[in-house]
Amino acid sequence: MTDLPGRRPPPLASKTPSFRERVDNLRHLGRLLAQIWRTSKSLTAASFGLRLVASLQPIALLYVGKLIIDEVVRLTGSTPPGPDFADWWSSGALTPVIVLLLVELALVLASDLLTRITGLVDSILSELHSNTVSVELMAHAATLDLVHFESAEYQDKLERARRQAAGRNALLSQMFGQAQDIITVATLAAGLFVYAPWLILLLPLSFVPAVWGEARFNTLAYMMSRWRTPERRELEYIRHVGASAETAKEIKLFGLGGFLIERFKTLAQRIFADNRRIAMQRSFWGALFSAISTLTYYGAYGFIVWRTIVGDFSIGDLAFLSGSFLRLNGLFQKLLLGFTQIAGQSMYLDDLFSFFEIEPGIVSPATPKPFPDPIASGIVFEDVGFRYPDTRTWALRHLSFTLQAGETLALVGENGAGKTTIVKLLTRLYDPDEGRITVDGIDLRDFAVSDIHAHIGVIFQDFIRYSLSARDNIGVGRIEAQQDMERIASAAERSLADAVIAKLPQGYDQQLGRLFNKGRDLSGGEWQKVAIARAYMRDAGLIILDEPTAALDAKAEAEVFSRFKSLAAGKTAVIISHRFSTVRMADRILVLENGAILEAGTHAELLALRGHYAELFELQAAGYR
Ligand SMILES: Nc1ncnc2c1ncn2[C@@H]1O[C@H](COP(=O)(O)OP(=O)(O)OP(=O)(O)O)[C@@H](O)[C@H]1O
Repeated sequence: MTDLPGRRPPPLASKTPSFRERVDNLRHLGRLLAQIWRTSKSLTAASFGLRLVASLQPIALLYVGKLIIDEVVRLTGSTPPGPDFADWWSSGALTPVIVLLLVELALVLASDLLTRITGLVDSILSELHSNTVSVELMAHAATLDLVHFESAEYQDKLERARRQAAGRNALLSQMFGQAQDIITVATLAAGLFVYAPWLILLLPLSFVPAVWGEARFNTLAYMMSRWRTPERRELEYIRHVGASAETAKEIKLFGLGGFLIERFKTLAQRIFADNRRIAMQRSFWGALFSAISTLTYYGAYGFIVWRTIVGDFSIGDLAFLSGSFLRLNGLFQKLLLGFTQIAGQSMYLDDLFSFFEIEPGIVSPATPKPFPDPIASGIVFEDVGFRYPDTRTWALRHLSFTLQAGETLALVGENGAGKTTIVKLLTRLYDPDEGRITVDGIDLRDFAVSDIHAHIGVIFQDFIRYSLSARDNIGVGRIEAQQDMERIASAAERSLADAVIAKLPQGYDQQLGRLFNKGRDLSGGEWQKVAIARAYMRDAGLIILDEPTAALDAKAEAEVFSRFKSLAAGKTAVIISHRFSTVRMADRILVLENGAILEAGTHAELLALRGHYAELFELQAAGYR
């Protein structure tokens, strides 16, 4: 297995984003905040408010602690009012210290309560936000072109964005927590500054190395995750192929289980090795930097102890200062690490928001023309040329033909001749690179895209087998009429799906597919009849069936088509098929080869021509003799 993708060297540190790029990424935080605010204004405000109150708690707690110690020291130095607690109590000497203890208790209880409520608010907000992002992601993906979904690069982007939709929840609490810590740091630093300004100067020594290390490893981890996206997608793919209902038959019969497992292991091992390397480096440097920080703290602590011994500070001051320094040191570190983590996370946010920045290329004009209903003269391909993105060969070139209104046109040709591509252009899933396509003389690009789709009923050869009820499987053909049972039943009758559904234990309510409990799978031909019903759900002036009958038996195919012909009377239709029994029913046939028209005419004309069509027809007919 030497040709596995991903045999690339790991990312170099020099290729990691520059400081400027990282700062640039921070702008995504604003977008994220706006998104969170959109999700729930009241919860966002509650989270901020609660944190503001909580941020003042540490300094208050330390200061009350200092007052308690000073009071205790004062009391131990004073003359006792008597030998018992009752004497102390009645003298009132204990009142100040008891009040202080109660204040401290209240502060601790309040702080615990605040932390829990904030955690609750954050977790609810996170979940809501994750839903908001998923919905916005799906909504945006729905606006994108087919080309986006057919390109590996966009698939990678989508995959990364999808991971971010669910994965950035911690960031929300972190950002809010950061704001809380900033206020706490400011209050603690002010306190420390009043007593011993020079102690503040010592602080950076203890946290700067740790922060630098963390920033570096965050970036590396991000680069690794980004760079491994194709492999991760492949892993997901192998996992899916190896264990899903659709693939089980073939995997078993070809005995592919072992092959897939090996491939999975190789890929997983490579990703694991990278991650382990970064994790080990991170642990080593983390331990070293943490030791530096501890040393600094003890240096400062020793100095405060000395100043207390010589009488510059009271015992309460000692507790307050060492406590403040310890908290500040921890908080500063947390704050800066938080910043680097947030900066790190904002790189991931770039994945999310850059997906939102992908603009669809196939858009409706500002003032679209109404799609002709019914089509009066026909659809014309004028010297159309088309190349799939990033390919050199033309899928179609110099293609000119007319599809007369009311005509049934069949497209035939060998695999890869360009038949499906014509349908993709006709439905504006792609735009031609050369020439143009007109409907009643109007360029396809002058219609609203949704209007084109509303007037065309199309079923592709790789139609979807929705794991939904039979009713919904047909209803999705015209989503506005999803509840219209009469319309669904009539579409099913036209496509012959009604007989299939009549056999199901729960009729139209039967869950189809094997994905969910009580789901019933259908045969290939039965699925096809259900899919064809979707095309009949639309009052489309143009119906396109791209190899719709490949899985139907000969009798069913003849039936489906004679019905199609009678129903399509007056409607324009395009049929793609490899079966000549189907093709011969068309009014006219285009024979395609390498993206160009080789022959055109009726079945009889093409046979008389004794060309490629006649040859293919003879070949197939001979097979039946
Ligand atoms: N998404 C794509 N990206 C790049 N090339 C493509 C893509 N889809 C199709 N092609 C290429 O374009 C050409 C025409 O393909 P098309 O699917 O139109 O053939 P077809 O006549 O419908 O074939 P079949 O009978 O096998 O369905 C082929 O050479 C194919 O390999």
